[in-house]
Amino acid sequence: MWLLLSPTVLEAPFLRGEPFSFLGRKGLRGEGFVWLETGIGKVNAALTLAAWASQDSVEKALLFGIAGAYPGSGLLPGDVVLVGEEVEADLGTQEGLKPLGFPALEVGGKAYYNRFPLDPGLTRALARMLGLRVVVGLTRDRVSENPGEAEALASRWGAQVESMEGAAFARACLALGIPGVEVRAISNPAGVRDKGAWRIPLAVRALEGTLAPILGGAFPEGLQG
Ligand SMILES: O=C(O)c1cccc(C(=O)CC[C@H]2O[C@@H](n3cnc4c(=O)[nH]cnc43)[C@H](O)[C@@H]2O)c1
Repeated sequence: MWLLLSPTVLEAPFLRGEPFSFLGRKGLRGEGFVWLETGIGKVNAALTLAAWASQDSVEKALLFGIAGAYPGSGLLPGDVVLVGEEVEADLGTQEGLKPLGFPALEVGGKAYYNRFPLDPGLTRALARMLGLRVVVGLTRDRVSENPGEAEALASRWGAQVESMEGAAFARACLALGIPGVEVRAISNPAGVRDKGAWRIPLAVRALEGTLAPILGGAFPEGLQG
């Protein structure tokens, strides 16, 4: 059973199931999955996963949504990627959390500061099955507002895509011991606010095509990659 999450219902129009409400947002109980709308931003993503996991065991979780592509990533609107590692870039100083001396998370004897891996086995298995590129995602509660800001972030942290939830989801999965993976479809060039450059419907259609084999049960239960 998958726990699927997306920031908005606009990213999940292709899902079918029994509707319910969770934390005041939408949810669906489908065949082989539960989907939750988390709301935009880091806190919403983390609290939705944690609140659900507090009431129901979660075998594996998949966060999906649209994202911006950084300059130099080679990614275009409609491209779909798996995020193998997330950077929480608005945590600590401009250089991250390490200068403050306190890790964001300690689990399994490892201290995490600004970089949080998604589940490597599950990510590898999905990458093989779906033929997807694995990239580094960057997360802030803010969005890049000009190409210069986007370029600086991408260069500083070695990231290819930008979102507002990924690192929070990855950190929550690590903290809760939930195997988590993240699928993002590119909707826009990061740092470009002109919505004329955005291709949200194209990105959502790409999400539908990418998730279809998983929703169709093509991803055998228990396969960890
Ligand atoms: O108005 C703007 O300039 C603007 C810039 C970036 C994103 C937004 C949104 O309202 C979408 C936020 C929503 O979608 C994800 N997303 C999509 N593209 C980006 C991006 O370039 N940078 C950050 N987040 C992005 C995000 O995860 C949210 O769920 C508006």
